[in-house]
Amino acid sequence: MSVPNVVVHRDADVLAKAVAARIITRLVDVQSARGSASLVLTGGTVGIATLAAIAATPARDAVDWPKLDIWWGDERFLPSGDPERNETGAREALLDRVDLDPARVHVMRGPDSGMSAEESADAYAEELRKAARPEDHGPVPSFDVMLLGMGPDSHVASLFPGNPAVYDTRSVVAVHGSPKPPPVRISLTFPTIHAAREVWVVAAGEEKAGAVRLALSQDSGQVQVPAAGARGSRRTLFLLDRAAAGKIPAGLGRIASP
Ligand SMILES: O=C1O[C@H](COP(=O)(O)O)[C@@H](O)[C@H](O)[C@H]1O
Repeated sequence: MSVPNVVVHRDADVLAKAVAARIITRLVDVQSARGSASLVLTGGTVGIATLAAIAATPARDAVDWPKLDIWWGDERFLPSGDPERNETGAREALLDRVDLDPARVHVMRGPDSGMSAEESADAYAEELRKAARPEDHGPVPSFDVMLLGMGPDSHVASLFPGNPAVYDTRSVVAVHGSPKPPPVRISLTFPTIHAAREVWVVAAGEEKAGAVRLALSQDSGQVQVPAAGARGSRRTLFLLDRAAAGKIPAGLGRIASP
């Protein structure tokens, strides 16, 4: 797994625009090399603001949208169209504004599908398994970029400190008893996160500063500090605003937008 690099931007607005620019560049690079690319989305404030920033920039036209696979790191187990679903926010901010292939938008299904949370998690695991290629050497694709928001409690995706989901070795899991509403969610697990080539943790705001410090500490474990387990196989970035970076040791973060 890769050692995290930290990049600090002036505020949440600049952060979202800078992450949007990074995503576009990365997708264009991967598509130039391989034809298609994969992006794992997150919910949350910076995650959705980043998608809106992609939609707002003319550079979005550089991406070959029909050749992009969209996945989610987690989803709140709520019916389609519910405003609290990560999918709903992503569709409004970006997905409904670009020319994606609907078959490549891989949604985690909610209760309106008739499935239980466990069945939905199993269905997503199966979709991932089918998308995995021999060169991925495992049951999930080696995603090109996985975006992960982070809560003040250091949760990433829907992996909350001490929840049984943090121990799970399947690729996708149903999460019960989430301390942040709603209580039932679907989440990728650590083995799936670690299979991503690049993991980018995005966080803004003073309330995240303690969790960021813990996530970057070598003394933290992913059971109690899930963001400490947010690591990609080739690259890990912590993309922060100044407030979220306020408690990291001096010299760790590179100030990109003073
Ligand atoms: O519930 C969730 O929260 C996190 C972080 O959200 P934020 O609003 O504090 O930025 C998010 O990354 C995750 O996808 C989502 O389901």
